[in-house]
Order: sequence, then C-alpha cells, then structure tokens
Amino acid sequence: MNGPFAAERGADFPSSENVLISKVVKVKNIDPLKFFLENRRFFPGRNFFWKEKDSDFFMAGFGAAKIIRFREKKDRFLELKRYWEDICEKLIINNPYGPVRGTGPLLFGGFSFRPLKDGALWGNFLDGFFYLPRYLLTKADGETYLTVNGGEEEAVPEWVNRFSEEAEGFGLAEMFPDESGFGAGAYPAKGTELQPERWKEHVGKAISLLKEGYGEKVVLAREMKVACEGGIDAGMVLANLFRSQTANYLFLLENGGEAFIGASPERLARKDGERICSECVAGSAPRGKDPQEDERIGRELLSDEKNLQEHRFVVEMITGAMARYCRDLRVPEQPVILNNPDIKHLYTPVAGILREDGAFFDVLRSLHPTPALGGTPRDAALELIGRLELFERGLYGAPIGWVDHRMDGEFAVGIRSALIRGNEARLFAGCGIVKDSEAEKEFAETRVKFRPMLRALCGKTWDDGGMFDERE
Ligand SMILES: C=C(O[C@H]1C=CC=C(C(=O)O)[C@@H]1O)C(=O)O
Ligand SMILES: [Mg+2]
Repeated sequence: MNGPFAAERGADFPSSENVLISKVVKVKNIDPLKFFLENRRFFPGRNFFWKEKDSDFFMAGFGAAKIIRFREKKDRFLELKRYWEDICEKLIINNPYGPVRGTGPLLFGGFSFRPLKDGALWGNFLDGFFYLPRYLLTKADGETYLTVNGGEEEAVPEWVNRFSEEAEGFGLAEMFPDESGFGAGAYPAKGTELQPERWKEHVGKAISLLKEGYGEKVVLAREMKVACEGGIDAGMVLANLFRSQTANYLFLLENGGEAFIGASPERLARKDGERICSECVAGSAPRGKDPQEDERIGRELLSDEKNLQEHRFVVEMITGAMARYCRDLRVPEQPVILNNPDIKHLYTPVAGILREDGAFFDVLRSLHPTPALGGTPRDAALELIGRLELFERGLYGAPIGWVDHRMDGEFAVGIRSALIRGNEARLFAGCGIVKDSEAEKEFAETRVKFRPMLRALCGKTWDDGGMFDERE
C-alpha cells in the first residue's frame, strides 16, 4: 500500500483476546446533547455523538475501550464484521433491561468512501475508524441508559452522577451565550470555494462522457474551506446543527485533533432484528421563499425528468441490492418530497425482512456506494470520480453509524458534512450528474447543500456577502 501513512504502526485491528464486560444501568433522564457538550472535555478527541433521523434516539460516546482503525486488506466490511464477531464471542453483558436499542456493547464509526490513496486529508481515519466507547449514554424510548465497557465491572463514574444532579440548571443557550446562534459568528470566519471553475469544467466533461455512452450517472463533489480565527469548537457546530437540522441524522466523530461532523438526510441502512430498511434520496431543489412558492417548487420537482432520472437510478440499484437479502420488500412506486430547511429532495423508502439474521454488514457492503453518491454503472462512475474529482472523499459520502453485538444498527450516508481540524474546516457537497445536467445548475445545487454547515460554522451563508468572494 502506498501513501504517506503506509508505514504507520498501530493501524490495524487491536487484539481481541481479552474478555469484554459491558454493564448497562438506567440513569436519570438528562438531555443527551447537553450531557455530551459538558462532559466531552474529560476525553479530549475521543468522543462521538449521534442522533437518529426523525426520532428521539441519541447516543453519546466518551473515551474508547477499543479504537479500531484499519486499512482494507480485501474487504473492509467483512474484515470489520469478522473482528466484531470475534469480540462478541468473549462478551459478558450485564444488562437487566433486556435488548434496548443502542445500549450495551457496540461499535460506532465510519468507513472511508473508498480505500484511501493519499493520506493528506484523511490519514488519521484510514479506511475505517470505529470506537467501542468506554462510556455510552443512550436515549431510547424516552429512557436514558449508561453503558460502561471495559475489562472489569465498574460503578457509574462520579462525573455522570454529578451531571444528573446539576443538569436541570442550565440550557444550551447558557452554554453558548451569543445572540447570532450558539457562538456562531462570534469570531471572524472566511469561506473559500476550492477550484470552482475547474470543478464546473469537470462536470462539463462528465456530461460529455455520459452523452457518449460512458455511463448513465456520476456524482461529483467539491470542497470549501472555512477558516476561523481562534479555532473551531466542534461542540458549538454540533449544537448549531442540532438546532437547525431537526429532521436529519446528526453525527460527530472525533479522532484526536480532528472531527468529522454532519447533518445528513440520507439513511444507508437500518437493521432492527429481522427488519431492515434503506432510503433513496436523490434529486434536489431549493426551498421556496413562501409557502406558495415552496409548494410550486415541490410539484415541479416531482415531475422534473432530469431529477426523476437521478432518483430512478438510485431506486433501481437499492431495490436490487435489498432484494438479494430480503423478503417482503416494500418500495413505493412514486417518490415523495423530503423537506430540509434549505433543500428539497425526492425520496423513496425501501424496507424488507432479512432472510438471514446477521447479514447487516453484507447489506451495507452491497449498498455502498449507492448511485446517490457513486453512479450508474457503479464501476464506470467510480472510475470517473477518481479521474474528475479534485479531492479525496474520505468519510464524505461514506457509511457512518453503529452496529451492536446482535448485528443490529444503523448507518447514514456522510453528506452535508465537514472535517474540522484546528481553526479550519473542509466542507463537502456533491450532486448527481446525468446526461441532461448543466454545469452551472449543478454548481448552484452544491451551493445550496453547503448552506447548513456554513451557517453552523460561522453564522453566515452566500446571502450575507463579504466573506465568500475569495477563491483558490
Ligand atoms: C452528494 C450529495 O447529495 C446526494 C444526495 C441527495 C441528492 C443529491 C442530488 O440531487 O444530486 C445527491 O445525489 C451531497 O449532498 O453532497
Ligand atoms: Mg441533484
């Protein structure tokens, strides 16, 4: 394997010889986000946060009982699956509450979009990066649980109890006292679009190649850089996203001095017992300025041939992949509109019953990347992405989420996301290119997709002027 991190040590599966003890206790109901923001300082660079899409399910992970950071040998999904099964064979679980989703031993993390070629941006995450958290706070079905994972049984640590008592006393607004958001805009920030003209040229090339019959669809993404004097607090960005992106997944994955963060509308797969589901989210339009305009844009999107094409490739592929593993597959015939604060999407849910329990990793592996992030046919699209995209995707557009010892879990697609490092953030946004695409329109679509993260980082977007005119 080439690249600057090739010789790095410790980048593999850690030993799985020891018995793992996982203890679950119910704790007083506390606000998971507040709890996370207040206590992540005890485990610098070793935390994660997850909120499920459209639900009141949260997980906050603190510290690591194990860190799993690996390169692909042959098949990352199956390599991780084997490793996790091995750990799970030696588990002792002390959980008096029965199987509550998201409690007990589980891995949280993400894969890279493809095995990395160049470690410059994503070297610390490698091809897969997961935690078995030392402490895990879970909110599920209105109850709050704490899981403690380690080599021996341990009482609930003092910092958890202390927080429970004090939690009533303050809100998010007190943690981030700033009128323009939870700290957003509190310091000067500068946004730079990286190589926008070159990106449009490459989109033009992709359109020509598709017209020549090279393929049907390819997703091309681009990057922005936001620099903030005085550093970026990933916790503040998370709080801002939490406030604005209520229907989306919310994720933060810390890795030492770096953090991958996002608010994605797109589910890759969710498994709960034998039930499994995925989602087709592709085809986009901006929100209207008032309810009438918004309704009109929605109606037009539902009958717009170019966007319907983008969407159809995703439905065909996901349906085919799920059919290999499921029975009783349910797929609506027509998409509906999925609304986010800045953007509308075409949306089709896909759900079924797994024929073989434990096949979660197999499903993930066959779904990723769907044509919402790769293209059709997959191999031709991936080749084009390699040739035409101007950065390495890493965790952008890749599966991020969790899996437990029953092989239940959930993965989102890591879009509407950013990588934060020191006082700089890299933001990513892409769009589905088909034969009928136009480079300028696709460019405008990526600008809409950057908006939520820009606002969460610096309280401003394109409309506010002044800070986004510089280009590299
Ligand atoms: C690739 C992205 O969005 C995908 C998901 C939904 C809609 C898309 C579209 O309409 O182009 C993209 O396929 C992104 O947000 O970076
Ligand atoms: Mg699109």
